[in-house]
Amino acid sequence: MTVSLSQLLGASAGSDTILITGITADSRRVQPGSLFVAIPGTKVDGRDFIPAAIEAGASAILSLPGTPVPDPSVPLIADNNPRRRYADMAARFYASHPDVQVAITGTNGKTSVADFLRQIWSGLGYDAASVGTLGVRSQHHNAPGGLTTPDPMALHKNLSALSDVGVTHCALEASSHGLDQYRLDGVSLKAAGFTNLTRDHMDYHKTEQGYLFAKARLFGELLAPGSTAVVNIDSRAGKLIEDLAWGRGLHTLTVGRDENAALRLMDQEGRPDGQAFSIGYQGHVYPVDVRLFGAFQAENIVLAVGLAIGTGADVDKVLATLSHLTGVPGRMELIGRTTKGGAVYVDYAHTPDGLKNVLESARAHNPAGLSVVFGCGGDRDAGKRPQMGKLAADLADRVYVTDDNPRSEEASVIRSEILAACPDAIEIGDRAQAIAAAIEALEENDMLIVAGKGHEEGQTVGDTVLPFSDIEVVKLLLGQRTHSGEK
Ligand SMILES: CC(=O)N[C@H]1[C@@H](OP(=O)(O)OP(=O)(O)OC[C@H]2O[C@@H](n3ccc(=O)[nH]c3=O)[C@H](O)[C@@H]2O)O[C@H](CO)[C@@H](O)[C@@H]1O[C@H](C)C(=O)N[C@@H](C)C(=O)N[C@H](CCC(=O)O)C(=O)O
Ligand SMILES: Nc1ncnc2c1ncn2[C@@H]1O[C@H](COP(=O)(O)OP(=O)(O)OP(=O)(O)O)[C@@H](O)[C@H]1O
Ligand SMILES: N[C@H](CCC[C@H](N)C(=O)O)C(=O)O
Ligand SMILES: [Mg+2]
Repeated sequence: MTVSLSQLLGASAGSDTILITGITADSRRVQPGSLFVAIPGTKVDGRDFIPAAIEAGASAILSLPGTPVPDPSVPLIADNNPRRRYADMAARFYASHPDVQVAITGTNGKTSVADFLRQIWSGLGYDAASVGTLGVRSQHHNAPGGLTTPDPMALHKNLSALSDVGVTHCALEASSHGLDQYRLDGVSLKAAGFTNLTRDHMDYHKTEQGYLFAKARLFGELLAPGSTAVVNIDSRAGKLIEDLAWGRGLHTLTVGRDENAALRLMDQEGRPDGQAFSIGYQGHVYPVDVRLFGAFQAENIVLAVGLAIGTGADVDKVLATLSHLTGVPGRMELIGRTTKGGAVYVDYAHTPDGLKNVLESARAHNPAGLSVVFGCGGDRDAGKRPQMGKLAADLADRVYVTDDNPRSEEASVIRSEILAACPDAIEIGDRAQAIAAAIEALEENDMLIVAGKGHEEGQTVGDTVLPFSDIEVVKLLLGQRTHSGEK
């Protein structure tokens, strides 16, 4: 596939002779005819790789004004914000995309809302997809992903491929990194959703304000006039986001438990096989019954309902789809029960608020005893470690502290930072052994939450990703057949 450079620059006719075969911000991926985006990063300066990119055949360079380009035949496209310009160009390179695109942001719940919205749209008869932490999911195929919000070329390639196979509706996850790095700036959105804002990623954003600002970009900059902001207003951040969207003249639809929410979550009640709740909307109260665990999932469902309505679907038809909702892989997923009758769930809680919510949700089911196995990721916000340790000690009866992607850090140091706040916890570094010990100790009507890795299929130690799946380990320990067919 080739596109003329002038087309990428937004000129109406592609009259120039420079044809671009691809765009990349990584010199190691440059092919003959590529446009190389030279970005000063946090670790290295992409501009240092311009000679290597030209050597590999780059036809043009996008970078900051004044950037030296050693070969005068290779044009420099100068822009004060090369990341944003890259996103615009990627959108022009892969021009086709699903007609209705929606982005979801917030600390927790993005993947769940995106998946529920995809399911609701499918239930309404649309060809729908989601793109995010779980990769690309649609009725056509599922492809595991790398980043929650892919880099602009990967993202637009996916959107274009989805459109080519007939997908008309797509829910996208907008991570704070992705928003901060302008990865989504070329995506035309009909609506955006906000779940919540609690602690995460302080390693990257440094301050709470910086984190909020990144999330707020979705509503303050990316949503175009005429589009809809669907905002959970149960938190202060949600109210700020609502004000921001309202101030820009966007359509706003508020959701949540808050009595002022336009779509209001009410009368929530746990059931042995899931939960029931009501949604209040425009004077009507709609009863909902779902086979999903976790009180927080009701918040995510109401936001997904708001996004479906906010993009034009009929409320009665939307609500009729909810009884068919299925769980999201690795989110409060019941894997099975021990012979003694203890239930084992796998969940992706990897933030203090996520862990608090999942343990409180579990407690609401009145288990005889509640156990949790968890760790904290290396090279990620270290401040959340003692917070998660304290929450686990306060909310669970038995706590097992283990490893969760130590990456470049010393795993025992991460564990000790957690254990400082839950000294009575049992420390077992090897994750499979920790899960085994926790399962072994389960009695009748006990519940175990294995938290933090959800759907993940690897344990990252140093630069190596060792095959590892909480779901598979639990299945194996419970004597169930696994994907690999082992027992
Ligand atoms: C912390 C973070 O987000 N880093 C992103 C950032 O990297 P950086 O600024 O550190 O880049 P750098 O390594 O200094 O390199 C600067 C530039 O030189 C280029 N380079 C580098 C070496 C070389 O030989 N040639 C070359 O061209 C690099 O491709 C880059 O464009 O910009 C790069 C693209 O320009 C991204 O690929 C990279 O994402 C990395 C892969 C990453 O792991 N990001 C994670 C943390 C992330 O984004 N996670 C969120 C989820 C968070 C959540 O849970 O909410 C996500 O959306 O997945
Ligand atoms: N609305 C919510 N409020 C609080 N916690 C939640 C909520 N939704 C999900 N969680 C918790 O967060 C975990 C991750 O959920 P999910 O994958 O939907 O979030 P995410 O925002 O996509 O996460 P990531 O930032 O990793 O992409 C869940 O397993 C659950 O423990
Ligand atoms: N998207 C999140 C996922 C964290 C999951 C947890 N297993 C970890 O590795 O910390 C991140 O990259 O921070
Ligand atoms: Mg996600």
